[in-house]
Amino acid sequence: MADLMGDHAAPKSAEADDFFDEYGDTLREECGVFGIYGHPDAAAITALGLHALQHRGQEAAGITTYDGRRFHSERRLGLVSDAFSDGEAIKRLPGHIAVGHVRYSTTGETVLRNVQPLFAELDGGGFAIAHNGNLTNGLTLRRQLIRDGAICQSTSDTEVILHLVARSKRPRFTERFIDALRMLEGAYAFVGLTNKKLVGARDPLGIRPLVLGELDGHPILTSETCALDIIGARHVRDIEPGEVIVFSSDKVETLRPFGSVPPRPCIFEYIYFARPDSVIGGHSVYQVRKTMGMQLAAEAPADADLVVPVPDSGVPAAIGYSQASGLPYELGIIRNHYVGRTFIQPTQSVRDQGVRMKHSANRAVVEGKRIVLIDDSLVRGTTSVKIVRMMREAGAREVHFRISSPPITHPDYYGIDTPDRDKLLAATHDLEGMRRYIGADSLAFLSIDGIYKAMGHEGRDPLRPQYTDHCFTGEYPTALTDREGEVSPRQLSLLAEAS
Ligand SMILES: O=P(O)(O)OC[C@H]1O[C@H](OP(=O)(O)OP(=O)(O)O)[C@H](O)[C@@H]1O
Ligand SMILES: NC(=O)CC[C@H](N)C(=O)O
Ligand SMILES: [Mg+2]
Repeated sequence: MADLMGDHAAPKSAEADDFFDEYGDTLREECGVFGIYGHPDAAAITALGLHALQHRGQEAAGITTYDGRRFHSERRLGLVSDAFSDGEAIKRLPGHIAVGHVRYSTTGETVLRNVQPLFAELDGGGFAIAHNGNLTNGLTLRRQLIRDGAICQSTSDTEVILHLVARSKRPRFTERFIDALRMLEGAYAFVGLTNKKLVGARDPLGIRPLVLGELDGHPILTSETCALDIIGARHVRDIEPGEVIVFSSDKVETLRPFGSVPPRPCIFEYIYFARPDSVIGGHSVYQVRKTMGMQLAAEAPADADLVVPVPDSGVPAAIGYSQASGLPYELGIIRNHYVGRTFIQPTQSVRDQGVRMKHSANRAVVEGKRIVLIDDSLVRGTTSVKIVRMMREAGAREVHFRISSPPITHPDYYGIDTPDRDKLLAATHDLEGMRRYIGADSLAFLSIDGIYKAMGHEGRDPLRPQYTDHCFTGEYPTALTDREGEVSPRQLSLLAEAS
C-alpha cells in the first residue's frame, strides 16, 4: 500500500508527534463517506465523490479538511450541489487531507449540529469523523458518557466515538481509535482525519461497505466505487470487515483488532441502496439486481404482455425479469429526475407527495395491456399503492406486482432508517392482505434463497448466513443493547433548533 503515497502526500503538521434521538420511526436511506489523503485538491475531489454518493443520503452534506496548520469544516443541510458546487465553499476548505459525508439520519434529528463530519479538539490535535452505519449501543454509551461528565454537542450516535477516543489512555492515536472501536456495537464504516492521518474502519461484520481507491498515488476511502469512478480513481480493493486502515506521510498501516469473525455484509446494499454501477464485495450491483429479476421470473411468472420497471431502483431487476421471461420490457412509468428518493423522506405526507411528483404513467405503453410491475422492495407500500392506481388510471388491463426481494418484516438498526414494525406492510399483512392493500391483480416476492442464489450461492446458509438479512428474517447479527436494555431509544434532545 505504500505505493499509494506520493511524495507530496504529507501535509505539514505544526502539532506534536504522533497523536495525534432520537430514533426516527421512518426505511430511510443511509449515509455515504469519502476521504482522501495528500491531494492538493482534496476538498474539490471530496465534493465530487460526495456528489456520486448523493443517493445514500440527501439530508445534509459536509467536508472537513486539514491544511497542515488548521482544520476547516463546512457542513450544510441539503444536497451536495447546494453546498459545494460553488467554488467559494471549496476555497474555504484548503488542505491536502479531506473527509466528507452525505447524511440520512438514523440517530439524531436533521439539524446542523448532527451534520457530519463531526469534529473534536482532543488532547494532541483535532479529529474529524464521518460515519455510515448506526451503533446499536450508541445511546447506552452516550448515557454513560454524560453521567461521567461528558458534554455532548449533538444527538448523533457518531459523537460517542469522539468521546471514547478522547478518554482512551493510550499514547498513540491509532491505539486510542481502536480502543474506542472496541466499545462499539452495531454497524460502522468510518473515515476520519487527524492532523497527520487519514483513518478508515469497518465494523467486524462488514455490515456497511467501505472501499479503498487511489488517484494519482493518493489513497481514497469511500462507501462505493461509483465515488471513485466520478473522479477517475482506481478501485484498489474493499476494506475488509473488521479492518482498520491508517494512512500517514510515510506509511500505511492495516490492522485487524477484532480477530477474524465470519463477515455479514448487509444484503440491502445489493437490493436497493448502492448505485447499480458500483461494485461491492466483488459483485456488480447491477448484475446482482438483474439476476434477482431473472430469479424472480423463474419463481413467480406472470401471464402478462409487458414488464414495466418502477424506476429507478426497480430497473435492473425488471430487465432481468424481462430477459428471463421473454416478455417485452417497456417504460410504462416515467420518473421525474428532479425528485429524490421517496423511501427516505421524513414524513408520510411528504412521501405521498414525493411519489406523485416522482412517477407518471406512460399511457401510450400501458393502455389496454396486462403488465408486470417490478420493484426492488416494498416497505410501507406508499409507492406500490400509487403506482398500481396510476397504471389502472392509464388503462392497464391487469397489474401484476413482483418484488425482487422478500417481504420486509423487521426494522433495520444499522444505518437504514426503517420504519417501526407496525409501519412495515409485510409485518402487518399476509400476502393476500398486501395484494389487496396495493390493489394489484397478483403479488409475489423473491424468496430469501432466491436472493442468495442471485449472489452466487446455492441458498442461504441457515447456520452461518453469508449476509445479514435481518429485515427479512429478524435475525440481527449484533446485540441490540439500546433496544434490549433499559435505555429507551427515545432519546430526547433538550434543545429545539430551527435548522
Ligand atoms: O413501499 P414504500 O414505502 O413505498 O418503499 C419502497 C420503495 O422505495 C424505494 O424506492 P425510492 O423511491 O426510495 O428510490 P428510487 O428512486 O431509487 O427507486 C424502493 O425501491 C421502492 O420503490
Ligand atoms: N445512515 C447513516 O449511516 C447515519 C449515520 C449516523 N448514524 C447518523 O445518524 O448520522
Ligand atoms: Mg424504488
